[in-house]
Parts: sequence; C-alpha cells; structure tokens
Amino acid sequence: MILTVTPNPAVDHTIHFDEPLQPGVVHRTDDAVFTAGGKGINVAKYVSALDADATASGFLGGHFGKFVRDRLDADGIASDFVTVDADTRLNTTVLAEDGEYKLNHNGPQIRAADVDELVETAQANEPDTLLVGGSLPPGMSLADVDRLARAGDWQIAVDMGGEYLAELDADYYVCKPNRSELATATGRTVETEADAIAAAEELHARGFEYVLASLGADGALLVTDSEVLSAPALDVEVVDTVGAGDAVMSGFLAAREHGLSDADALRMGVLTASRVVGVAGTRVPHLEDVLTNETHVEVTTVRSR
Ligand SMILES: O=P(O)(O)OC[C@@]1(O)O[C@H](CO)[C@@H](O)[C@@H]1O
Repeated sequence: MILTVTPNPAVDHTIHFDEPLQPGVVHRTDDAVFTAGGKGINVAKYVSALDADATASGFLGGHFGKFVRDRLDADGIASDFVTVDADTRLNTTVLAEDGEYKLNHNGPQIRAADVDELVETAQANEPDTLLVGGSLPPGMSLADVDRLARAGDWQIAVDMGGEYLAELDADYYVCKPNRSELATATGRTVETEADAIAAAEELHARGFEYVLASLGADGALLVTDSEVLSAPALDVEVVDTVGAGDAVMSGFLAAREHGLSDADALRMGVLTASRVVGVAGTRVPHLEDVLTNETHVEVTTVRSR
C-alpha cells in the first residue's frame, strides 16, 4: 500500500477567463472548479484510479479541511488525516487568455505535537511506500520529513521542491524534480537534455535510488542504478498543467505496485500526465486504458551506467 503524506493540502480552485487579466478590472466567469488537492493527495487520487492501493494522509483543519476530507470520501479515496487546529489553505489557478497563474497560500501553522501524530499515523498504516508530496506548512521542517523517512520499514518517495531536495538527509527511494527543481537542487543550469541528465545523476549520487525528472513538453527521464531512460511527452491538448508532475510520480508508483519494469513505470508516468493535463485543475481523468498500455510511448535507453 502507498501512503501519501501531504503536509500542506489545499482546496484547489481553478477559474477560467476567455480574456487577459487586467489590473483594476472585475473579471467574471461561470467556469470554476473546486477539487481536493495538494501534491500527495493528487498522487493518492491518481494512483487509486490506476488500480493501486493508496491512502491519503497529512494535516487537515477548518472548513477547507472538511471539504478535502468530504471530497475524498465521496470519491472513495481511503484517508487517514491528522486534524489540526488551523485552516487548510485555498490555492487558486487562474486560466486566462494571457496565461496560467498559480496563486498558492503558504498554509496553516503546524505544531510539534501534530508532527508527532503524523508519524504515529504513518506507522499505524504500515505502508510499503510512503510518499511525501508538496510544500511544508509553517512549523514543519525538513528534519520532520527525514524523520518520517526513517520512522518505518517503508521505501520513501518525495515530490517536493528543489530547495527541499537539496537539503534532505535520509536515503530516498525516488524523487521527481521538474526542470527548475533540478536546477535549484543542484545549482546547475538545466536547459538541454544533457543538463537534465547530469543534474538527475547528481541527485542519484546524493542518495535518491531513482530520479524521475519531468520535463514538460520534453517528456521525462528516469535515472536508475544501471541506466538512464527517456520518454517523450505525448502530443495532447493541454487545458492546464496543474497536477502533471504529480501524475508522472503516480504512474511510476502505481506501475511499481503492479510489479512493472523501470521502463514501464516511466511509460505509465508519462501517459498518466498526458491525461491529467487534459482536464481542469486536479480532477481525475479517465485512466483505465493507461493500465492496458494501449497508447504507445517509446522509452529509449539514453545510456547504461
Ligand atoms: O504549494 P505546494 O504544496 O508546492 O503545491 C500545491 C499545489 O499547487 O500542487 C498541486 C499540483 O501539483 C495542487 O493540487 C496544489 O494546489
């Protein structure tokens, strides 16, 4: 079972305008979607849709916390959250004619006792894989993530920003940086595929057994102990890119739960992302045929290591 820990969940509010945003103008629309979000929660949703066993955990509080909990219950996603005495945040994505704007709140204050309870919750669930996804709310530190990594007999995956990846200390099973996170985590310039491979290999050498790099329109890379694999992005219509990185991680983790190979895990990550970008916000698209591998994704071995 995969336990996803989202320290900083969110209600994701995705709102669409057919015009560019302008200061001082009241923009109005009928097109708004509210979903339960936060990177780990998205992974739990997508992994469950990929027929793997997942439970969502993390901190929830207040009205938005109740919304997230109710929405997951309604969607049949198993969850085991720590209730906190502070309000879960609301994150807004504005899709306007002039671009995609992402407005994220830093989140509620978490206490040391909340973190203790989270560690106990993780231990009680006895997952095979524990994923920590997204930003850390005020009051929670990277030392707490390393503590979660070491608190049980699980492999630990992280879907966190580059500034976090640079500082984590424990040994990790897999991380999933995007291009800018690769750059931040390593201090390198990451423009070409060769740059991305060099940065991902550096993270691998620092203690991440698998480095799954999502490169947007340039596809994804997987660095393992023995090889570097590459898969192109699919040519699909993009509504927005929110949740795309979470989808790459979800495809990878679900494939591993199903006992599939490294190449198939990369393939499933890319396929899942290609579906998630086609729906607004962090809604779950139809993923049934991702499992049957009907859409061909060419995975190539860039080199053996
Ligand atoms: O502020 P964080 O924790 O880095 O990111 C949170 C978030 O933007 O990431 C998800 C998409 O990846 C959304 O569901 C959510 O709103």
